[in-house]
Amino acid sequence: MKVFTTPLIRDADAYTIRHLPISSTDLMEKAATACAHWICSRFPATVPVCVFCGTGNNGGDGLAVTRLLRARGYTAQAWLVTSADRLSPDCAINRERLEQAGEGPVMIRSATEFPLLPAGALVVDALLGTGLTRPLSGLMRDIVLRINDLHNPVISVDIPSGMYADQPPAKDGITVRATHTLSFMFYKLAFLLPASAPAAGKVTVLPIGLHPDYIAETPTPYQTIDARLIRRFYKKRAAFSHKGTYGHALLAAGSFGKMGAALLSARACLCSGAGLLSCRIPRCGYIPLQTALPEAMCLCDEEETHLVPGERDDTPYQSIGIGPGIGQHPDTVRALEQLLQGAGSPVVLDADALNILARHPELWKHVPAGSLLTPHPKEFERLFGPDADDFARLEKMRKACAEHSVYIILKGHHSCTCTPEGNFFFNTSGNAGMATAGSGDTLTGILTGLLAQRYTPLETALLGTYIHGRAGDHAAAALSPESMLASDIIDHLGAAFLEIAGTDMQH
Ligand SMILES: NC(=O)C1=CN([C@@H]2O[C@H](COP(=O)(O)OP(=O)(O)OC[C@H]3O[C@@H](n4cnc5c(N)ncnc54)[C@H](OP(=O)(O)O)[C@@H]3O)[C@@H](O)[C@H]2O)[C@@H](O)CC1
Ligand SMILES: Nc1ncnc2c1ncn2[C@@H]1O[C@H](COP(=O)(O)OP(=O)(O)O)[C@@H](O)[C@H]1O
Ligand SMILES: [K+]
Repeated sequence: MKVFTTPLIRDADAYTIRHLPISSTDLMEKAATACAHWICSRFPATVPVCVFCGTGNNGGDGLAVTRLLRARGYTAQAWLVTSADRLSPDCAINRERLEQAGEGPVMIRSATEFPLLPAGALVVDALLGTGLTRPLSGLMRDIVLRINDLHNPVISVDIPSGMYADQPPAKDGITVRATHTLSFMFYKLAFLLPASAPAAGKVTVLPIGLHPDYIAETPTPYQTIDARLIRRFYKKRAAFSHKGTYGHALLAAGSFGKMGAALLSARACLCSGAGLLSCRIPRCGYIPLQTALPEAMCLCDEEETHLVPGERDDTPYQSIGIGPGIGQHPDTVRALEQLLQGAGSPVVLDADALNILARHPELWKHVPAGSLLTPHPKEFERLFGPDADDFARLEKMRKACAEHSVYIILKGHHSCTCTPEGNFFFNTSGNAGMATAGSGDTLTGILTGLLAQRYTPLETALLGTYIHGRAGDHAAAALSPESMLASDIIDHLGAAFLEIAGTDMQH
């Protein structure tokens, strides 16, 4: 799904009004109807609804939602927060409509007029939307602080009031902390970035009928990854195929005390469909790996505890994954250099392979074009330095990917893949249960397995992060986010693949 910046959303609005044709008031009615419908499908009419409105179009949405909920039998009350009486035209129309339908909004002109809410009320935040031009101050700030002090569920209309859609939060900036945000038509960039996203709570994108031609034809560097995108390139296995069809992967992983990382990535690689897997490991890992994963082949290094440069290996691997648990021994630095020099095609680099690269930038010249790098934020910082905010980091990713012709997957709640062309894909699957030791090693294994099956590096990144997250979601549903382990993510890869393949795979 495309992610548009606020100026493009406004363009989409204007294009829709011109081409459908539909009036801006009717578009607001559609948006408010979608919100009211969402609320009705989740909260019974016995729940009182308190709607806090501003004077712009976000406030107009709130006033319309109040009227629509009342029409469906809810006890809904609107408050209009303003120190002046300047309303946007559509907000004014909706104030009139609400008055005509019975009772208009109650004015709040000072924080002392903040009402005592009925017990168990649902709060709707329609104070400010994408028209935010400056950090909250004065009355608006006071009201938002009051809302944040409540223990009621808070639904933000379009965006939590006070949050910028396309720029970092202001220092000491205040924003509504929503339980749920109903975003019109698109995700906002802020919902996908760690500094701002938590305040949006759970995000639901509500279609409001913006013109499909505008959406299809307007380019944007930002997209989210969802099942529809994945199904465009997911390859079902051919009946007349053999293990060679699905590629031979090599994983260089593990050191004394960290053979688990090698095992996790190796199992994830095979469970993602690689035809053959060889594991390059130090001697100490031979018995555990062969015992726990008899499907994998082992190439043992001379050294007991860590990877060292070895003899030339001319096997034509379809993919090479390097890094989980390898440590940073000087011999291992040379082993990494040798592996990179010998790799004729894109590789997957993770964990200590990235840390070594950060300390030995001279190795960059050996990283094949099209390679996938999977840093978590700390590894990213080691590689490229600290950043002032999330947006500065996106820009740094863009530059690094272009300079080195690589794909970077910055891991997190919404792992973000950046391409050498400067496009960003945010993953939407996964959950906090995946914040557990070894989750990243399983991702490396999955990516190495997909690359072996001749998915392109971009397809590998998109399918890999999505399927990793979905497997994590299945594991959390079965076991709870607390109890799931990285190996449970691997155990649920099958459920994730079946979901993508569709029902015909299941019989
Ligand atoms: N296509 C869509 O997605 C659709 C979107 N729709 C809705 O429209 C919303 C955008 O509406 P909008 O442009 O009227 O802006 P909105 O945020 O309501 O108010 C801005 C007002 O607040 C003011 N103001 C700014 N900063 C401030 C501050 N810190 N503290 C105090 N005041 C501040 C600013 O005035 P200023 O004081 O700057 O002159 C201005 O008057 C969007 O989020 C969605 O809900 C739907 O209705 C239909 C389809
Ligand atoms: N809160 C979260 N929500 C979604 N995914 C998460 C969350 N925390 C971690 N993950 C995922 O788990 C993986 C963790 O990777 P990493 O930090 O390298 O772990 P490790 O080093 O233990 O293997 C990443 O793919 C990340 O996207
Ligand atoms: K809002």
